[in-house]
Amino acid sequence: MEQVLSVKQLQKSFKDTQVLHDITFDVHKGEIMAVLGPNGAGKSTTIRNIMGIMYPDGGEVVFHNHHGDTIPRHKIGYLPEERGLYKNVKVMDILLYFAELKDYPLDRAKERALDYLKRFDLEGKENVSVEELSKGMGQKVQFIGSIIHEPELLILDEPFSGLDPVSQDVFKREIKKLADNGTAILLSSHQMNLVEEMCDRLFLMNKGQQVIYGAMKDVKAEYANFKCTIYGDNDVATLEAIQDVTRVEQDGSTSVLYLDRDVTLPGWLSNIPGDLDVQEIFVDRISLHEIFVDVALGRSIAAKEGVLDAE
Ligand SMILES: Nc1ncnc2c1ncn2[C@@H]1O[C@H](COP(=O)(O)OP(=O)(O)OP(=O)(O)O)[C@@H](O)[C@H]1O
Repeated sequence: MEQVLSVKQLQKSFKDTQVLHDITFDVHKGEIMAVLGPNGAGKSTTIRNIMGIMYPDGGEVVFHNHHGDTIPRHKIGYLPEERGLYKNVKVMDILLYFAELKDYPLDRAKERALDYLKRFDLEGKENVSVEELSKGMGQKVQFIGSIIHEPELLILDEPFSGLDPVSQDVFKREIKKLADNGTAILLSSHQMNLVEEMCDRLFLMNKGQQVIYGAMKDVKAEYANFKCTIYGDNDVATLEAIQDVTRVEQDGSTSVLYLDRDVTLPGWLSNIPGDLDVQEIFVDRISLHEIFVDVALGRSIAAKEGVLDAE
């Protein structure tokens, strides 16, 4: 897999507080790589260091064979977390301005702009002033601005925030299409369901440190253990005593039993004590959302920090 971006042992402090500790990951051509983490984990700081908006105290950013200041920025597209476009400018003019900043041919940019406006349901808006757009429409225009110059690497900081479900789907489709056509995509998002659906690999961080790094399928296999939900009046202690139960969460008469990774379901189910009160029972797997919450709360998974087969 061709490596487009390498982030190597990034360190960053603000005054006396170190907010990035040895952050290391790669982004490959044609993949969607997610950077995840709770608020304040250091995602945006990592991205800003990659973009050269701020400089790391240690470590380095490598784009193909270019290091630090020599990175050709016009080959990178960036949708920052802070949204904002010049208000008094027409949509097409702002898109051409973005293209010009990246030395991209304007006739080609115009063609691409019209094509993307259509795909984002903004056909005919090219001569509308930015201030007349809704927030979501503005976000679409800003997204188009980040890809107008056909970047090799696209960095998207929270691209889905503030979008309605239909617009989210449009963004999802276009981001996937870009990856299928070879763009390397680094995406930070809090929408775990979208990340779970879209991303090939993920880097989960907390308090400026790596917690999990690996392919989505390996992360799921490693961390997405079974959990068993039982509706009925049962004692937490009784449930905790069942073999291979690692944790129990109880809310009224609903109990969720988190199971050991290596549990074999048929055997486990046949060993449930016969005197439990079971009105309803079902078994499913921990979602990426729950893995995330576990990490954010510093619970069991965080203790199993590791790098999976990140290649
Ligand atoms: N310019 C700055 N000066 C001082 N501290 C900063 C600065 N930027 C970020 N921080 C601190 O660095 C830490 C990481 O912040 P960062 O914005 O990178 O987190 P994040 O993971 O992107 O969070 P969120 O999901 O809330 O956007 C936080 O503790 C934040 O307060």
